Amino acid sequence: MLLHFTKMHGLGNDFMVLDLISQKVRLRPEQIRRLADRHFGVGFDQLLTVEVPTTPDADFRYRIYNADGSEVENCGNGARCFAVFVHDRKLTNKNRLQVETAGGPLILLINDKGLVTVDMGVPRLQPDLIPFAAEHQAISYPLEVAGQSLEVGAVSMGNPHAVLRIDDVAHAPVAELGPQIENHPRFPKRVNAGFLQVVSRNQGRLRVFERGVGETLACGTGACAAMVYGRLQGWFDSRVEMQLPGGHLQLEWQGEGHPVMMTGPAQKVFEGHLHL
Ligand SMILES: N[C@H](CCC[C@H](N)C(=O)O)C(=O)O
Repeated sequence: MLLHFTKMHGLGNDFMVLDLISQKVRLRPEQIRRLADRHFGVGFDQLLTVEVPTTPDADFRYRIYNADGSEVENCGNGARCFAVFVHDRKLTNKNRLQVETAGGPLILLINDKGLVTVDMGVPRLQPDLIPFAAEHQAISYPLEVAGQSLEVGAVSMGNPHAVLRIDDVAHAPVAELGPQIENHPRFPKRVNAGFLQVVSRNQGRLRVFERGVGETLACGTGACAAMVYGRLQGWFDSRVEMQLPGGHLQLEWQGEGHPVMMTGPAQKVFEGHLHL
């Protein structure tokens, strides 16, 4: 079978995007892993698929698979690329889209400067919804990692995030602590590990060791989770520019019970075909 795909990225977090409305294929985890490989495959952080919705109020179903083949609940950078993709493929002409994900509904808004704003939904802070093993909900939690007692925030944007405040992202122990946090037993579904430097009340710098991938150039849900944690700690105001290695995102959150709004770019790189 000949499969058409589009390669895209959001701030260097890169994706293979498949229109599974006009083409039909089911990829097994080992096929996804092979396609994700940057030498033997297309090479990507996540595979995104565009599918028909299963709920009446959604325009599309949006599914996300990490490079390790695991299907996950949300991808913020991917959501912006999703909006540009469905327009590019003429699957819709609406500038306001509701998409269903395994982590809940997202609203995608394409603006006239080619940027996309995503209503990322209301962050979940209750430990059992993250999921995270803790006696009770708190702003931060002690976490024993590599013989160190870290203080982390735990936030779900549909997908789980642990956020650690550090002094300088340039020297953050991402490679050393990232894998150990990702696989920490208190996160039964594993977790994305964010390393946050607070620059000012409206600026942060972030690196993310992503679950199922490793460190990426940007993580949209990670930026939202870091902003939520920082605001709960009183470090951030309601609007934050989050600087990631691949570029910056504009974030807005009015507090508990409100959705996080994320605005940023989405780029198409090339189109291709592959024989399955
Ligand atoms: N690795 C994440 C999924 C992709 C998130 C990231 N690429 C984003 O932009 O939000 C997870 O396992 O939950």
